[in-house]
Amino acid sequence: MTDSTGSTPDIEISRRRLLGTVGAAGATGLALGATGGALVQSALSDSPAGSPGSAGSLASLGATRVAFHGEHQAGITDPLQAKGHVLAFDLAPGAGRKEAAALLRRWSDTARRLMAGETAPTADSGIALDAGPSSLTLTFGFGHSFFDRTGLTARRPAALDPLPDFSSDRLDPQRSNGDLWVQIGADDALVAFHALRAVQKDAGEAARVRWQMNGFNRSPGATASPMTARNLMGQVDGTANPRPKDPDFDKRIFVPGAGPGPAEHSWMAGGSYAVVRRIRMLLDDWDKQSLAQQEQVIGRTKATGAPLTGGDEKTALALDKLGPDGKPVIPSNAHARISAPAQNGGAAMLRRPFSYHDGIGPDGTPDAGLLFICWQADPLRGFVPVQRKLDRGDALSEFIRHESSGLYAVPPGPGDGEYVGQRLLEG
Ligand SMILES: C=CC1=C(C)c2cc3[nH]c(cc4nc(cc5[nH]c(cc1n2)c(C)c5CCC(=O)O)C(CCC(=O)O)=C4C)c(C)c3C=C
Ligand SMILES: [Fe+2]
Repeated sequence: MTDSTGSTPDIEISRRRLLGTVGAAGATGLALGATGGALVQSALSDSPAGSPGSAGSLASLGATRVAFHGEHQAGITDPLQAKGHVLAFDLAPGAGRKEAAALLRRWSDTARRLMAGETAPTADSGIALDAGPSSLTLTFGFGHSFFDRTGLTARRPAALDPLPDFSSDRLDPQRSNGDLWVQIGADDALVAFHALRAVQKDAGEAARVRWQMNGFNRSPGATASPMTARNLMGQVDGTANPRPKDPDFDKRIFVPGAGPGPAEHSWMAGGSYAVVRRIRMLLDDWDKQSLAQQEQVIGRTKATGAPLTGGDEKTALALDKLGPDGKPVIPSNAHARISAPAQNGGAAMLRRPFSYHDGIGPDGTPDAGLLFICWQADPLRGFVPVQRKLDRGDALSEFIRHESSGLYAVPPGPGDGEYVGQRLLEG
Protein backbone atom coordinates (compact mmCIF):
# COMPACT_ATOMS: atom_id res chain seq x y z
CA MET A 1 0.00 0.00 0.00
CA THR A 2 1.35 3.47 -0.73
CA ASP A 3 1.39 6.38 1.64
CA SER A 4 -1.10 8.95 0.57
CA THR A 5 0.48 11.66 2.70
CA GLY A 6 3.55 11.87 0.52
CA SER A 7 5.74 11.51 3.56
CA THR A 8 6.93 8.00 4.28
CA PRO A 9 5.62 5.19 2.13
CA ASP A 10 7.58 2.76 4.28
CA ILE A 11 5.46 3.48 7.29
CA GLU A 12 2.45 1.92 5.72
CA ILE A 13 -1.03 3.08 6.40
CA SER A 14 -1.94 0.98 9.37
CA ARG A 15 -5.38 -0.45 9.85
CA ARG A 16 -6.07 2.12 12.51
CA ARG A 17 -5.74 4.93 9.95
CA LEU A 18 -9.25 5.23 8.69
CA LEU A 19 -10.40 7.35 5.81
CA GLY A 20 -13.41 9.42 6.78
CA THR A 21 -16.12 9.74 4.14
CA VAL A 22 -17.58 13.05 5.13
CA GLY A 23 -15.43 15.41 3.09
CA ALA A 24 -15.37 18.96 4.35
CA ALA A 25 -16.97 18.41 7.71
CA GLY A 26 -16.56 20.97 10.45
CA ALA A 27 -15.13 20.00 13.80
CA THR A 28 -18.46 20.33 15.51
CA GLY A 29 -20.53 18.84 12.72
CA LEU A 30 -18.31 15.87 12.10
CA ALA A 31 -20.33 12.88 13.23
CA LEU A 32 -17.52 10.38 13.06
CA GLY A 33 -17.40 9.33 16.67
CA ALA A 34 -20.48 7.16 16.56
CA THR A 35 -19.98 5.62 13.14
CA GLY A 36 -17.12 3.22 13.65
CA GLY A 37 -18.61 0.55 11.40
CA ALA A 38 -18.97 2.86 8.42
CA LEU A 39 -15.41 4.07 8.91
CA VAL A 40 -13.98 0.58 8.95
CA GLN A 41 -15.77 -0.14 5.68
CA SER A 42 -14.33 2.95 4.03
CA ALA A 43 -10.85 2.12 5.31
CA LEU A 44 -10.95 -1.25 3.67
CA SER A 45 -11.96 0.08 0.26
CA ASP A 46 -8.54 0.74 -1.24
CA SER A 47 -8.78 3.83 -3.40
CA PRO A 48 -5.40 4.55 -5.02
CA ALA A 49 -3.45 7.43 -3.50
CA GLY A 50 -3.87 10.62 -5.48
CA SER A 51 -7.18 9.68 -7.09
CA PRO A 52 -10.04 12.09 -6.50
CA GLY A 53 -11.53 11.55 -3.07
CA SER A 54 -8.69 9.28 -1.97
CA ALA A 55 -6.59 9.96 1.10
CA GLY A 56 -4.03 11.59 -1.23
CA SER A 57 -6.30 14.32 -2.53
CA LEU A 58 -6.53 17.65 -0.77
CA ALA A 59 -10.28 17.26 -0.25
CA SER A 60 -9.71 14.26 1.95
CA LEU A 61 -6.76 15.63 3.92
CA GLY A 62 -8.95 17.07 6.64
CA ALA A 63 -11.32 14.13 6.73
CA THR A 64 -8.67 11.48 7.29
CA ARG A 65 -9.06 10.06 10.74
CA VAL A 66 -6.94 7.75 12.88
CA ALA A 67 -8.63 5.52 15.46
CA PHE A 68 -7.86 6.17 19.12
CA HIS A 69 -8.70 2.66 20.34
CA GLY A 70 -6.71 -0.33 19.14
CA GLU A 71 -4.02 -2.83 19.96
CA HIS A 72 -1.29 -0.18 19.82
CA GLN A 73 -1.49 3.56 20.42
CA ALA A 74 -1.82 5.80 17.39
CA GLY A 75 1.22 7.75 16.17
CA ILE A 76 3.64 4.81 15.99
CA THR A 77 3.05 3.10 12.66
CA ASP A 78 0.92 5.86 11.12
CA PRO A 79 2.45 7.90 8.28
CA LEU A 80 4.45 10.96 9.30
CA GLN A 81 2.24 14.00 9.67
CA ALA A 82 3.10 17.49 8.45
CA LYS A 83 3.08 19.06 11.91
CA GLY A 84 4.16 17.72 15.28
CA HIS A 85 4.49 18.74 18.91
CA VAL A 86 6.31 16.66 21.48
CA LEU A 87 6.29 17.62 25.13
CA ALA A 88 7.06 16.21 28.55
CA PHE A 89 5.30 16.92 31.83
CA ASP A 90 6.36 16.48 35.43
CA LEU A 91 3.72 15.67 38.02
CA ALA A 92 3.12 18.62 40.34
CA PRO A 93 4.44 18.44 43.91
CA GLY A 94 1.98 16.36 45.90
CA ALA A 95 0.41 14.71 42.85
CA GLY A 96 0.64 10.91 42.90
CA ARG A 97 -0.99 7.86 41.41
CA LYS A 98 -4.58 9.06 41.90
CA GLU A 99 -3.95 12.40 40.20
CA ALA A 100 -1.97 10.68 37.43
CA ALA A 101 -4.82 8.25 36.76
CA ALA A 102 -7.33 11.12 36.59
CA LEU A 103 -5.02 13.00 34.20
CA LEU A 104 -4.60 10.01 31.87
CA ARG A 105 -8.36 9.60 31.91
CA ARG A 106 -8.81 13.27 30.89
CA TRP A 107 -6.12 13.07 28.24
CA SER A 108 -7.62 9.89 26.80
CA ASP A 109 -11.08 11.41 26.62
CA THR A 110 -9.67 14.48 24.88
CA ALA A 111 -7.57 12.40 22.47
CA ARG A 112 -10.49 10.16 21.54
CA ARG A 113 -12.69 13.15 20.79
CA LEU A 114 -10.16 15.30 18.96
CA MET A 115 -8.93 12.38 16.83
CA ALA A 116 -12.56 11.89 15.78
CA GLY A 117 -12.82 15.56 14.77
CA GLU A 118 -14.99 16.49 17.72
CA THR A 119 -14.50 19.39 20.11
CA ALA A 120 -12.53 19.05 23.35
CA PRO A 121 -14.63 17.78 26.30
CA THR A 122 -14.23 21.03 28.25
CA ALA A 123 -13.87 24.66 27.17
CA ASP A 124 -12.90 24.01 23.58
CA SER A 125 -10.67 26.83 22.30
CA GLY A 126 -12.21 26.83 18.80
CA ILE A 127 -8.80 26.73 17.15
CA ALA A 128 -9.68 23.70 15.02
CA LEU A 129 -13.21 24.76 14.07
CA ASP A 130 -13.81 24.17 10.33
CA ALA A 131 -11.17 21.45 10.08
CA GLY A 132 -11.63 17.70 10.16
CA PRO A 133 -9.34 15.44 12.20
CA SER A 134 -6.55 15.77 9.62
CA SER A 135 -4.86 12.50 10.70
CA LEU A 136 -4.46 13.82 14.25
CA THR A 137 -2.77 11.40 16.62
CA LEU A 138 -2.02 11.77 20.33
CA THR A 139 0.39 9.31 21.92
CA PHE A 140 1.15 9.07 25.65
CA GLY A 141 4.15 7.60 27.48
CA PHE A 142 5.69 7.27 30.96
CA GLY A 143 9.25 8.29 31.84
CA HIS A 144 11.50 6.55 34.40
CA SER A 145 10.74 9.12 37.13
CA PHE A 146 6.96 8.60 36.84
CA PHE A 147 7.10 5.29 38.69
CA ASP A 148 8.79 6.58 41.84
CA ARG A 149 6.47 9.60 41.91
CA THR A 150 3.39 7.36 41.83
CA GLY A 151 4.56 4.53 44.09
CA LEU A 152 4.71 2.16 41.12
CA THR A 153 8.46 1.45 41.17
CA ALA A 154 7.91 -2.32 41.30
CA ARG A 155 6.03 -2.12 38.02
CA ARG A 156 8.73 -0.21 36.18
CA PRO A 157 10.20 -2.38 33.42
CA ALA A 158 13.99 -2.71 33.21
CA ALA A 159 13.71 -1.55 29.59
CA LEU A 160 13.05 1.92 31.00
CA ASP A 161 16.41 2.11 32.78
CA PRO A 162 18.21 5.33 31.80
CA LEU A 163 20.03 5.26 28.49
CA PRO A 164 23.83 5.04 28.79
CA ASP A 165 25.94 8.16 28.29
CA PHE A 166 27.40 8.55 24.82
CA SER A 167 30.66 10.43 24.29
CA SER A 168 29.15 12.84 21.76
CA ASP A 169 26.16 13.74 23.96
CA ARG A 170 25.69 17.43 24.72
CA LEU A 171 22.44 17.01 26.60
CA ASP A 172 20.44 19.73 28.30
CA PRO A 173 18.80 18.10 31.36
CA GLN A 174 16.01 20.73 31.36
CA ARG A 175 14.93 19.55 27.92
CA SER A 176 15.37 15.84 28.62
CA ASN A 177 13.34 13.07 30.31
CA GLY A 178 10.18 13.95 32.31
CA ASP A 179 7.47 11.97 34.13
CA LEU A 180 5.03 11.91 31.21
CA TRP A 181 5.48 12.31 27.46
CA VAL A 182 2.96 13.34 24.80
CA GLN A 183 3.45 13.22 21.03
CA ILE A 184 0.96 15.08 18.83
CA GLY A 185 0.91 14.83 15.03
CA ALA A 186 -1.54 16.18 12.44
CA ASP A 187 -1.57 17.21 8.80
CA ASP A 188 -2.92 20.64 9.75
CA ALA A 189 -1.00 23.07 11.97
CA LEU A 190 -4.13 24.45 13.66
CA VAL A 191 -5.46 20.98 14.42
CA ALA A 192 -2.12 20.06 15.98
CA PHE A 193 -1.94 23.28 18.03
CA HIS A 194 -5.55 22.82 19.14
CA ALA A 195 -4.62 19.40 20.53
CA LEU A 196 -1.54 20.86 22.20
CA ARG A 197 -3.60 23.51 24.01
CA ALA A 198 -6.19 20.94 25.08
CA VAL A 199 -3.53 18.61 26.49
CA GLN A 200 -1.88 21.48 28.39
CA LYS A 201 -5.22 22.63 29.82
CA ASP A 202 -6.14 19.08 30.87
CA ALA A 203 -2.94 18.90 32.88
CA GLY A 204 -4.46 21.52 35.22
CA GLU A 205 -2.92 21.39 38.69
CA ALA A 206 -1.75 17.81 38.27
CA ALA A 207 1.29 18.30 36.01
CA ARG A 208 3.52 21.02 34.57
CA VAL A 209 5.15 21.20 31.18
CA ARG A 210 8.84 20.32 31.54
CA TRP A 211 9.78 20.90 27.90
CA GLN A 212 8.08 21.24 24.55
CA MET A 213 9.38 20.95 20.98
CA ASN A 214 7.68 21.68 17.69
CA GLY A 215 8.37 19.88 14.45
CA PHE A 216 7.27 19.45 10.88
CA ASN A 217 7.46 17.24 7.84
CA ARG A 218 6.60 17.70 4.23
CA SER A 219 2.93 18.53 3.57
CA PRO A 220 0.77 15.86 1.95
CA GLY A 221 0.50 16.47 -1.79
CA ALA A 222 3.70 18.53 -2.05
CA THR A 223 5.41 15.92 -4.24
CA ALA A 224 4.12 14.54 -7.53
CA SER A 225 3.86 11.09 -5.99
CA PRO A 226 4.27 9.76 -2.46
CA MET A 227 7.90 9.73 -1.38
CA THR A 228 10.04 8.93 1.62
CA ALA A 229 10.57 12.08 3.71
CA ARG A 230 13.58 14.37 3.39
CA ASN A 231 15.33 15.88 6.40
CA LEU A 232 16.88 19.36 6.68
CA MET A 233 20.21 18.10 5.33
CA GLY A 234 18.31 17.28 2.15
CA GLN A 235 18.67 13.52 2.52
CA VAL A 236 15.97 10.97 1.85
CA ASP A 237 15.47 9.71 5.40
CA GLY A 238 13.46 6.64 6.38
CA THR A 239 14.22 4.31 3.47
CA ALA A 240 15.42 1.31 5.43
CA ASN A 241 12.78 1.48 8.15
CA PRO A 242 11.24 -1.85 9.09
CA ARG A 243 7.82 -2.26 7.43
CA PRO A 244 4.65 -3.58 9.03
CA LYS A 245 4.52 -6.39 6.49
CA ASP A 246 7.97 -7.68 7.55
CA PRO A 247 7.52 -10.98 9.41
CA ASP A 248 9.45 -9.77 12.46
CA PHE A 249 8.01 -6.22 12.52
CA ASP A 250 5.76 -6.70 15.57
CA LYS A 251 8.49 -8.52 17.47
CA ARG A 252 10.93 -5.68 16.87
CA ILE A 253 8.61 -2.76 17.56
CA PHE A 254 6.04 -3.93 20.13
CA VAL A 255 6.36 -5.57 23.54
CA PRO A 256 5.12 -9.17 23.24
CA GLY A 257 1.87 -10.28 24.93
CA ALA A 258 3.47 -13.03 26.98
CA GLY A 259 7.09 -12.05 27.37
CA PRO A 260 9.92 -13.40 29.43
CA GLY A 261 9.57 -10.43 31.80
CA PRO A 262 7.92 -10.53 35.24
CA ALA A 263 4.10 -10.53 35.39
CA GLU A 264 4.06 -7.06 36.99
CA HIS A 265 5.28 -5.66 33.67
CA SER A 266 2.50 -7.24 31.63
CA TRP A 267 0.73 -3.86 31.44
CA MET A 268 3.20 -3.03 28.64
CA ALA A 269 2.11 -5.93 26.39
CA GLY A 270 1.38 -4.39 22.99
CA GLY A 271 3.22 -1.21 24.00
CA SER A 272 6.50 0.15 22.67
CA TYR A 273 9.47 2.21 23.86
CA ALA A 274 10.10 5.63 22.34
CA VAL A 275 13.58 7.17 22.30
CA VAL A 276 13.36 10.91 21.67
CA ARG A 277 16.50 12.92 20.84
CA ARG A 278 16.69 16.53 19.77
CA ILE A 279 19.56 16.37 17.30
CA ARG A 280 20.82 19.70 16.07
CA MET A 281 22.23 19.76 12.56
CA LEU A 282 25.29 21.96 11.99
CA LEU A 283 23.84 23.04 8.68
CA ASP A 284 26.37 25.74 7.80
CA ASP A 285 29.19 23.16 8.09
CA TRP A 286 27.13 20.59 6.20
CA ASP A 287 26.34 22.96 3.36
CA LYS A 288 30.06 23.61 2.83
CA GLN A 289 30.59 19.96 1.85
CA SER A 290 30.49 19.03 -1.83
CA LEU A 291 27.67 16.78 -2.99
CA ALA A 292 30.11 13.87 -3.30
CA GLN A 293 31.35 14.41 0.28
CA GLN A 294 27.78 14.56 1.60
CA GLU A 295 26.94 11.32 -0.16
CA GLN A 296 30.02 9.60 1.29
CA VAL A 297 28.93 10.61 4.79
CA ILE A 298 25.65 8.72 4.42
CA GLY A 299 26.56 6.07 1.82
CA ARG A 300 23.54 6.91 -0.32
CA THR A 301 22.90 9.42 -3.13
CA LYS A 302 21.25 12.64 -2.09
CA ALA A 303 18.84 12.89 -5.02
CA THR A 304 17.19 9.48 -4.79
CA GLY A 305 18.47 7.86 -1.60
CA ALA A 306 19.86 4.92 -3.62
CA PRO A 307 22.95 3.18 -2.18
CA LEU A 308 26.28 4.38 -3.61
CA THR A 309 26.72 0.79 -4.78
CA GLY A 310 23.90 1.25 -7.29
CA GLY A 311 20.24 0.43 -7.87
CA ASP A 312 17.33 2.48 -6.64
CA GLU A 313 16.19 3.66 -3.22
CA LYS A 314 14.93 0.20 -2.27
CA THR A 315 18.07 -1.68 -3.35
CA ALA A 316 20.00 -3.24 -0.48
CA LEU A 317 23.39 -1.75 0.38
CA ALA A 318 26.22 -3.82 -1.16
CA LEU A 319 28.47 -3.37 1.86
CA ASP A 320 31.24 -5.63 0.51
CA LYS A 321 31.57 -3.92 -2.87
CA LEU A 322 35.01 -2.38 -3.47
CA GLY A 323 35.84 0.52 -5.77
CA PRO A 324 38.74 0.68 -8.27
CA ASP A 325 40.93 1.98 -5.41
CA GLY A 326 40.28 -1.22 -3.45
CA LYS A 327 38.29 0.66 -0.80
CA PRO A 328 34.63 -0.03 0.06
CA VAL A 329 32.30 2.00 -2.18
CA ILE A 330 30.17 2.67 0.90
CA PRO A 331 32.84 4.03 3.28
CA SER A 332 33.59 2.20 6.51
CA ASN A 333 32.28 5.19 8.52
CA ALA A 334 29.20 5.90 6.37
CA HIS A 335 26.09 6.45 8.49
CA ALA A 336 23.95 3.93 6.57
CA ARG A 337 26.62 1.24 6.95
CA ILE A 338 27.17 1.73 10.67
CA SER A 339 23.47 1.88 11.53
CA ALA A 340 22.44 -1.12 9.39
CA PRO A 341 20.96 -4.04 11.38
CA ALA A 342 23.50 -6.40 9.78
CA GLN A 343 26.26 -4.43 11.52
CA ASN A 344 24.47 -4.39 14.88
CA GLY A 345 23.42 -7.95 15.61
CA GLY A 346 20.05 -7.35 13.95
CA ALA A 347 19.22 -4.28 16.09
CA ALA A 348 16.39 -2.38 14.42
CA MET A 349 14.05 0.47 15.23
CA LEU A 350 11.21 2.31 13.53
CA ARG A 351 12.32 5.91 12.96
CA ARG A 352 9.46 8.40 12.88
CA PRO A 353 10.97 11.87 13.23
CA PHE A 354 9.96 15.48 12.77
CA SER A 355 12.30 18.22 11.57
CA TYR A 356 12.53 21.35 13.71
CA HIS A 357 13.63 24.95 13.25
CA ASP A 358 13.77 27.22 16.29
CA GLY A 359 15.26 30.31 14.64
CA ILE A 360 18.84 31.52 14.47
CA GLY A 361 21.20 31.06 17.42
CA PRO A 362 23.40 33.78 18.95
CA ASP A 363 26.28 32.63 16.72
CA GLY A 364 24.16 33.24 13.60
CA THR A 365 23.67 29.57 12.76
CA PRO A 366 20.24 27.95 12.39
CA ASP A 367 18.92 26.16 15.45
CA ALA A 368 17.49 23.40 13.31
CA GLY A 369 17.66 19.65 13.04
CA LEU A 370 15.80 16.47 13.74
CA LEU A 371 13.41 15.55 16.53
CA PHE A 372 14.57 11.97 16.24
CA ILE A 373 11.89 9.61 17.55
CA CYS A 374 12.38 5.89 17.24
CA TRP A 375 10.23 2.97 18.36
CA GLN A 376 11.27 -0.46 19.52
CA ALA A 377 10.19 -3.36 21.72
CA ASP A 378 13.37 -2.98 23.78
CA PRO A 379 15.80 -0.03 23.59
CA LEU A 380 18.67 -2.34 24.55
CA ARG A 381 18.04 -4.23 21.30
CA GLY A 382 17.20 -1.15 19.23
CA PHE A 383 18.52 2.35 19.84
CA VAL A 384 21.30 1.62 22.34
CA PRO A 385 23.57 -0.73 20.34
CA VAL A 386 23.17 1.36 17.19
CA GLN A 387 23.90 4.66 18.93
CA ARG A 388 26.90 3.08 20.70
CA LYS A 389 28.31 2.21 17.31
CA LEU A 390 27.45 5.57 15.73
CA ASP A 391 29.05 7.30 18.72
CA ARG A 392 32.34 5.54 17.99
CA GLY A 393 32.76 6.34 14.32
CA ASP A 394 29.87 7.78 12.34
CA ALA A 395 30.92 10.21 9.60
CA LEU A 396 27.72 12.14 10.32
CA SER A 397 28.79 12.93 13.93
CA GLU A 398 30.81 15.93 12.80
CA PHE A 399 27.63 17.57 11.50
CA ILE A 400 25.16 16.83 14.32
CA ARG A 401 24.85 17.40 18.06
CA HIS A 402 22.54 15.44 20.39
CA GLU A 403 21.07 18.16 22.63
CA SER A 404 18.34 16.39 24.57
CA SER A 405 17.19 12.87 25.28
CA GLY A 406 14.22 10.97 26.64
CA LEU A 407 13.10 7.37 26.93
CA TYR A 408 9.43 6.59 27.48
CA ALA A 409 7.32 3.48 28.00
CA VAL A 410 4.35 3.90 25.69
CA PRO A 411 1.61 1.54 26.86
CA PRO A 412 -0.63 -0.38 24.44
CA GLY A 413 -3.64 1.21 22.80
CA PRO A 414 -6.70 1.44 25.05
CA GLY A 415 -9.60 -0.96 24.62
CA ASP A 416 -13.16 0.39 24.35
CA GLY A 417 -14.04 2.31 27.50
CA GLU A 418 -10.46 2.18 28.72
CA TYR A 419 -8.00 5.04 29.15
CA VAL A 420 -4.32 4.94 28.15
CA GLY A 421 -2.22 3.44 30.94
CA GLN A 422 -5.21 2.10 32.91
CA ARG A 423 -3.63 -1.37 33.13
CA LEU A 424 -0.66 0.19 34.93
CA LEU A 425 -2.50 2.69 37.08
CA GLU A 426 -5.38 0.46 38.13
CA GLY A 427 -3.92 -3.01 37.56
C1 LIG B 1 20.78 5.54 16.94
C2 LIG B 1 20.02 5.68 15.92
C3 LIG B 1 20.11 6.72 14.87
C4 LIG B 1 20.34 8.08 14.99
C5 LIG B 1 20.55 8.86 16.26
C6 LIG B 1 20.30 8.62 13.67
C7 LIG B 1 20.46 9.97 13.34
C8 LIG B 1 20.36 10.50 12.07
N1 LIG B 1 20.20 9.82 10.88
C9 LIG B 1 20.16 10.69 9.84
C10 LIG B 1 20.01 10.39 8.47
C11 LIG B 1 19.88 9.10 7.94
N2 LIG B 1 19.80 7.92 8.63
C12 LIG B 1 19.69 6.88 7.76
C13 LIG B 1 19.58 5.56 8.08
C14 LIG B 1 19.51 5.04 9.39
N3 LIG B 1 19.72 5.71 10.55
C15 LIG B 1 19.55 4.87 11.62
C16 LIG B 1 19.68 5.18 12.96
C17 LIG B 1 19.95 6.44 13.48
N4 LIG B 1 20.06 7.61 12.81
C18 LIG B 1 19.19 3.60 11.10
C19 LIG B 1 18.88 2.37 11.93
C20 LIG B 1 19.18 3.70 9.72
C21 LIG B 1 18.85 2.58 8.74
C22 LIG B 1 20.05 1.79 8.39
C23 LIG B 1 19.72 0.58 7.55
O1 LIG B 1 18.92 -0.24 7.97
O2 LIG B 1 20.26 0.47 6.44
C24 LIG B 1 19.70 7.40 6.43
C25 LIG B 1 19.65 6.57 5.15
C26 LIG B 1 18.27 6.34 4.64
C27 LIG B 1 17.40 5.55 5.57
O3 LIG B 1 17.45 4.34 5.65
O4 LIG B 1 16.62 6.18 6.27
C28 LIG B 1 19.79 8.78 6.53
C29 LIG B 1 19.81 9.78 5.41
C30 LIG B 1 20.31 11.99 10.38
C31 LIG B 1 20.33 13.24 9.55
C32 LIG B 1 20.44 11.88 11.75
C33 LIG B 1 20.59 12.91 12.78
C34 LIG B 1 20.31 14.17 12.64
FE1 LIG C 1 20.13 7.75 10.71
